[in-house]
Amino acid sequence: MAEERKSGHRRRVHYAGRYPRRFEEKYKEHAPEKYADTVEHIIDKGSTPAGMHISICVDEILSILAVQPGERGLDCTLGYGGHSRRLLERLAGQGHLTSLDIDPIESVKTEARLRALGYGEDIFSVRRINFAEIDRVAEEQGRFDFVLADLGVSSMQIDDPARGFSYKVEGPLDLRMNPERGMSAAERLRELSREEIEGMLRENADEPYAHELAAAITRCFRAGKCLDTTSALRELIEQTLGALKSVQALSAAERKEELKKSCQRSFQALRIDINHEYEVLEQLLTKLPGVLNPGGRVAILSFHSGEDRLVKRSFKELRRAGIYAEIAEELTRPSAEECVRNPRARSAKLRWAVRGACAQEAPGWSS
Ligand SMILES: C[S@@+](CC[C@H](N)C(=O)[O-])C[C@H]1O[C@@H](n2cnc3c(N)ncnc32)[C@H](O)[C@@H]1O
Repeated sequence: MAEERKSGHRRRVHYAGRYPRRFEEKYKEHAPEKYADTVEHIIDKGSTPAGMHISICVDEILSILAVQPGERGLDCTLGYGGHSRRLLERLAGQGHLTSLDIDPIESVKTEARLRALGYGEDIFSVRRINFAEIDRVAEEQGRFDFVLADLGVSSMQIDDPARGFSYKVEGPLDLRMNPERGMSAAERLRELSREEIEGMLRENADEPYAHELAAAITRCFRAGKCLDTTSALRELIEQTLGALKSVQALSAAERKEELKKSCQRSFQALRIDINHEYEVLEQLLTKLPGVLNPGGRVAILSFHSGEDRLVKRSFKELRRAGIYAEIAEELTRPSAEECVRNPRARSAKLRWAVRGACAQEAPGWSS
């Protein structure tokens, strides 16, 4: 209220209760520059304000990348720009950072925010391009001294009901990081066979109810029904699990937890599938050595075991081939303190590699 009086504004959106619940009611969180106290209070409580993303493992990444003024860097995943901003601070006005993102909605807002902080084209470029094409970026801009990839989706994408990433809120079943390209998750489900849906749920999220869910989804389409919204898919998962004897035997609290996890896994599996997340990560990993200068550092933050396995395997193989001089022997995880402050950091896994000073060209990667 004091903030409102100071800024001369009345509460613009009416909501029931003391705090807004719906995404569109959280107008203070959408304007962190204006309502800094509110935003700080929400972060202190361990939540992410709507329209924001709290960057993960920032100190660890800065220490791995050891950015020096005058260097040239690439942030493959701009998101809210938290990491990019810290990397730009380390450049201290000398050198250049290029940041990529395929999200045409959030990347525009983030670029405007960073430009408003005084980062001009001379030091900072934003490209709306898939990181699978880093070779193209390096062809235009030259090789990089440091590269960061913070995989997956941002909190802004998850929290915006219109993007359809969350089973918790009603929205279209979309889940595309770039909604201007490809097909939505609803369209994709309609074109898959029962076996393909089952395989997708199993391979992308180790879903234990993959068989039952795939059968229920195809039955639903055969009956002429739609699965076009996040809540329609959540209800189908709820009904399918609710009909299983093994789930009925659980306590109410256990059933609730089982349903929550199955929803999380199913939405994750769909997201990975429609955004081709494994395929683009493999391309990034293959092309990385070709875009790094000798001695160049790379840090990759991943959020589930499937991604981490790919990163670990690629780094190990390229270390054995003498292309990387050094790689992380152990995973770096966010501190317990960071996980309390930002529960979304809990599943983060950080790995790094350093390109050899006179690395041999390996077949299959461009330089
Ligand atoms: C976890 S967020 C990054 C958050 C960012 N590091 C920060 O500090 O705000 C991941 C971002 O990468 C983008 N992204 C995911 N896959 C991508 C890809 N293949 N190419 C380019 N951007 C991608 C997403 O759209 C999202 O904005």
